[in-house]
Amino acid sequence: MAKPVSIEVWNPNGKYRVVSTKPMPGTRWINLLIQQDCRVEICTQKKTILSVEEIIALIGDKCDGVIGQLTEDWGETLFSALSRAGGKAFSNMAVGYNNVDVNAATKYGVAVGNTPGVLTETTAELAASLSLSAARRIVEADEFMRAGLYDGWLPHLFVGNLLKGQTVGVIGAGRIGSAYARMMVEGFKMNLIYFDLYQSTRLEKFVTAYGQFLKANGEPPVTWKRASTMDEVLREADVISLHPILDKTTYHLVNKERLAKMKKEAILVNCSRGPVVDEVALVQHLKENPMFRVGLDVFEDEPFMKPGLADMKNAIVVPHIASASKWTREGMATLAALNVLGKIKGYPIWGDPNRVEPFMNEKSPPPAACPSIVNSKALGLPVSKL
Ligand SMILES: NC(=O)C1=CN([C@@H]2O[C@H](COP(=O)(O)OP(=O)(O)OC[C@H]3O[C@@H](n4cnc5c(N)ncnc54)[C@H](O)[C@@H]3O)[C@@H](O)[C@H]2O)C=CC1
Ligand SMILES: O=C(O)C(=O)CO
Repeated sequence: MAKPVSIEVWNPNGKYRVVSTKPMPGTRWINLLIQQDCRVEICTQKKTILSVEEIIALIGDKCDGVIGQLTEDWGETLFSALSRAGGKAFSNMAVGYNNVDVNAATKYGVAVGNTPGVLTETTAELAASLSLSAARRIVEADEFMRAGLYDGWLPHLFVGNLLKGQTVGVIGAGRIGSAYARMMVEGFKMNLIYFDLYQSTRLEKFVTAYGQFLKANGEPPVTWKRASTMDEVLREADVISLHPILDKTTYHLVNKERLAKMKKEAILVNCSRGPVVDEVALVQHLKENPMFRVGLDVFEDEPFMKPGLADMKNAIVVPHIASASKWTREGMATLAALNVLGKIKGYPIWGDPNRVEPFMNEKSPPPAACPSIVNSKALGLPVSKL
């Protein structure tokens, strides 16, 4: 049995008990729960990743809903514990939910929430930052400067890649992948090639219109192409950014064979999930191809890196911070709390999880709906008419 975990309690006399496995940014999410008669318990344990046993201790005998984190293993054991405690709602404070066994949750009648929409631009901006940092070798140059090695301008010093006119490749052109593509096309006048299971008509129209605008202004137009295979993107693109969900179809999507298909001086960015890339194969590829560069926000065995990665000068590594802007993190906390609250109150499901702005307006109460429940159909939950 795990030791009792330390908690902070808000509104102790609230009717519904909602547990958050971590303190989350902002206070709006707490206030929204309190206003609707929730007792909010926040785990303040000084431990980054809680074990299943620790979460079971937090759930206790009576718990109406839990807000959890992407680092936690939400499977059969936790959903059965939550169900025994009378809980019917769980939300990840994340858009990705590969840490959640949704079928197990459905079996126990627990709704699973996620937080789409508020992290699209923030995450795309980090992918763009990593693309630029890799292209222009910013981290290496910063280290060189701080080490006192700079003794004057040189024609060959930290020469990198020009993005303008090159091709950006996007694998997984959903919300974040499309936002990233638009940034790179519009910001740096790159041509686009993308691969997704579905056509992204909005993205294609955007690039077409921007190309026409450039042409009308006497500049070469940008172009787009929807690739019929992922390998086509790998062969043709100069910068490739990965934005699919993680599931069994995308596990090790980028492996040794696929790395070999990429250009020798290509840049690979991963802000999706670590296991989308075979990190051992990547380290080997970085060693053999010093002009190939990567920007990684996520890792196969987080929080660890595979041996050798940290020594590679042609790799930029940051600790899963792609969604880390204040507005986004507060928005994620709000959406996660509203998913749990909405299910407790019996609210219907918001019709379009990509259009979550009404939940973000601090000046008016949020709609009486759950912003995004991924197993709503399986649970037969009604859709909001708002
Ligand atoms: N590093 C970070 O902090 C963050 C990471 N993420 C990750 O990004 C992922 C994507 O987020 P969104 O864009 O909001 O989701 P989304 O659902 O809008 O986009 C995912 C896209 O991947 C495509 N896809 C699925 N399987 C594929 C396959 N086998 N090959 C190619 N494309 C495939 C889908 O068709 C979809 O268009 C999340 O699931 C999460 O894992 C999201 C936010 C922050
Ligand atoms: O939302 C997600 O899926 C993340 O990875 C963290 O923002």
